[in-house]
Amino acid sequence: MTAQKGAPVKVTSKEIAQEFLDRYDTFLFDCDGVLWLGSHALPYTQEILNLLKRLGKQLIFVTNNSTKSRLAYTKKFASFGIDVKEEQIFTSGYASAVYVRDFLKLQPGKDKVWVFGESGIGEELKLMGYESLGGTDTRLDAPFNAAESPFLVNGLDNDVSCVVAGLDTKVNYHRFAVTLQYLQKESVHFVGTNVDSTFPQKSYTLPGAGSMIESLAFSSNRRPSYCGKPNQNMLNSIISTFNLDRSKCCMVGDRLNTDMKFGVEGGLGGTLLVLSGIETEERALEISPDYPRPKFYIDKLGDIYTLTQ
Ligand SMILES: O=C(O)[C@H](O)[C@H](O)COP(=O)(O)O
Ligand SMILES: [Mg+2]
Repeated sequence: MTAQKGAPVKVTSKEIAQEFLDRYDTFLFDCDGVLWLGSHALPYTQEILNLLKRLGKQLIFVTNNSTKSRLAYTKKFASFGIDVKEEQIFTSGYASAVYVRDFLKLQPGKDKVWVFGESGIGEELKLMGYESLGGTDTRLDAPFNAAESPFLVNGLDNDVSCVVAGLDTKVNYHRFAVTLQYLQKESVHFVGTNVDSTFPQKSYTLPGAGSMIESLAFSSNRRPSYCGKPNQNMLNSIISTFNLDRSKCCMVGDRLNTDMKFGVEGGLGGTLLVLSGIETEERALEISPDYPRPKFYIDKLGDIYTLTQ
């Protein structure tokens, strides 16, 4: 199997699929758009993961979706009949909590975090000893009224030292308004979980975390520190945690400017772009200054299973 240097190779035959599998010991899988679309598993997801396990491959899951905790994701995998351990899963919410703990070095029990996002962020912070406010607090579902908001009438919480913002499918003006109040305090750090502009679903492409975080950035005139893919901190900690040989690792994802950039900038042995999520074959093949081309690409991950049976 050869191709002009740099041109992505499409996996379309048993020979190419088998050679692809033989090249790598560890596969890092993106989730949304690769394994599933929302609550719908993509074809042969369970079969291909079980095949890789039978072949003795190491599987690690790296999602920019911060809405669920690592533990909650083990339950989502189980709902698809796939046994995955919590330590195999890395989310942008977990990466953000690690950044709060290890880079910002905020003090648990003293420094609080205001969350714009869903349960996956607060739960990871709580596991590290941090109290978080906002997030899934149902009082934020009420229409915004500055004179009545329980988050404003008694003033802001002075113990909040950081905002962590991520995908929030219950986003509303109340959440934007209160989060902005915290971001207007220079002493409060601004952390974003991930830059994804869109969120792929079975029948729709929806607004992604990045579109909400950039709205907060625009209104506050501040830049967030993004912690999800393509940030290399997460990959570096995965490589060291599992003592991996980068040259024997392959990143599998559906987005060029996060997944493929993550793998290429991380010096991994290979990247596989799947066309079942955000990207198209045209974009996979174009040369852009904003993201690298994948080494391999395929219509959907399950094709590797059907091609090699
Ligand atoms: O908007 C988002 O947060 C992303 O679209 C989504 O969560 C990406 O998840 P991934 O494809 O990295 O699993
Ligand atoms: Mg994805």
